[in-house]
Amino acid sequence: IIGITVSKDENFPAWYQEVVLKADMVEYYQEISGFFVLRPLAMHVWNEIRKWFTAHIEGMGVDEVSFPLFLSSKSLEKEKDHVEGFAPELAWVTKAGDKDLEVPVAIRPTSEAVMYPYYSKWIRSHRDLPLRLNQWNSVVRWEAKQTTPFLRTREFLWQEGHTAHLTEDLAGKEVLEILELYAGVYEQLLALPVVRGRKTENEKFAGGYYTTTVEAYVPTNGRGIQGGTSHCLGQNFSKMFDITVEDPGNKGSHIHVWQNSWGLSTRVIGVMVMVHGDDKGLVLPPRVAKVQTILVPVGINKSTTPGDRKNHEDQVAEIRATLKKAGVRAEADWREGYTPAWKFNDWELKGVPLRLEFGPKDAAKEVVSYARRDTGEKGTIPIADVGAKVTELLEIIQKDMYSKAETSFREHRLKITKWGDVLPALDDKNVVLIPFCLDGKCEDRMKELTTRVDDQPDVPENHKLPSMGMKSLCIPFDQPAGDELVPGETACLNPECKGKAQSWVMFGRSY
Ligand SMILES: O=C1CCCN[C@@H]1CCCn1cnc2cc(F)c(F)cc2c1=O
Ligand SMILES: [Mg+2]
Repeated sequence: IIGITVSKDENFPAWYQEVVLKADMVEYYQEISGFFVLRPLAMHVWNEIRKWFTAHIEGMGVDEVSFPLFLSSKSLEKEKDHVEGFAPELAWVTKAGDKDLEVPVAIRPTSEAVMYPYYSKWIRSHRDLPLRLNQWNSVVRWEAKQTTPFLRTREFLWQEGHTAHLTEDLAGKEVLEILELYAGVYEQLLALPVVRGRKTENEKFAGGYYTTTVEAYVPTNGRGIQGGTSHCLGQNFSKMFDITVEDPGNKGSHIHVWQNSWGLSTRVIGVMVMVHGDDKGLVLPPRVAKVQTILVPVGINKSTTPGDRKNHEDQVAEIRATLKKAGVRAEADWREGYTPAWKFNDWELKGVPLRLEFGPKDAAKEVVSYARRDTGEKGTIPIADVGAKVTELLEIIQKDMYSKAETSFREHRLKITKWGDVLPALDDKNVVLIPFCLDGKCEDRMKELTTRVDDQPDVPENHKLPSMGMKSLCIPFDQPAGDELVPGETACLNPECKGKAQSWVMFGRSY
């Protein structure tokens, strides 16, 4: 069967793996585990994101650069206190040819240590600020955990932006501008809703000052997933790497610059697959689909005269040309030896948002028949209007996909004010908003308290309730309405905590 053989709700991890493989998005790199080939369908999504994001950051004055792939242990030394936790993930080159390297070099897992010695050299005066550089590249982190395409891979494509500013306010303003662009990638291009917020102390980037994040939601298992992070590094790295400017207001004294760094990776593609896909395969948002509309000729068979066949081909070619002129990425499927039904399944598997069928009956009525991939809705479009109508239909599909996912996330984001309601809410595939004191130890304890211990002996494997405890996802900028939480007065929800709640914080099982 060319279709997906396992149901999304039955076995989500197996479904996901089958979809990304059978939709020709990736190949497993057989030679070394944890690495994947990104094929044209996936690369098209990444390139649409790259085009959109690049246009926006160029408008902000960010320049593109390319720094070396390797970093030396010396420069790593400078950020050793927060890197030591990551040490197991570092990949090292120790030999060239048959000679050992004098000093081994590490493959970049992120580029702070590669870039910031040059920030120190280039930034002298406050007139050199703001410095705003971005790299589109790949990084390597030798994950110990099980890898999976897009979501957790040992090498991934991302962009990493690194900026330097004169004041905390200027840095803070940019952190939020970039976060809003990350939200835009999800909401405008991938038809995915995200919650914007700040990471707790436990979950922020340890080397930074604070981390802002966009959090997505996976309805199938009710888990949260981090979608992209925009960090304010404060003066931590400028102190480590001696990046200073003369204080414009006080000659002779120096200021350590305020820095940000922000990253978005090909993980976004995995989130798109998980949220929008169904049991027939991928469902692509039109904005990022390599093929937005596929034209499938029908009603042609052995008895069709050569004249009618030629005529039909010309009509299909004309419809396609009209669509291309209207800016629609339209293809026609002339493959021989496959029935229309087979072709319908194949393009549904590949997530093409809109199928057009065209045969002699349609020609007679001067219409083309359509079928939406997201809802399955069918209908006809007068050939005369096909350019405008298809464009409009693709916009409607994009919006409908977003609002369906937005409704699902909103309905599964529950305000909880009683501790006893937390685990049932998590087991019912929700993320929760709870009054929380923001203390890291308390957060650790809540993770333990929500970790299921009984292994449900008589429950079949893929129907067992998940055992993992809940983690904090973010402190939403948009705090829920209602007077149940009075900061500093309302008790933290953790029954063992004596502290007072500071904010509503979103918690959930997560990736
Ligand atoms: O997350 C971002 C956005 C783009 C620029 N970098 C920041 C922080 C990256 C945090 N991080 C994340 N992972 C790491 C893995 C390592 F092996 C390692 F040596 C260091 C790190 C590490 O610093
Ligand atoms: Mg990691």
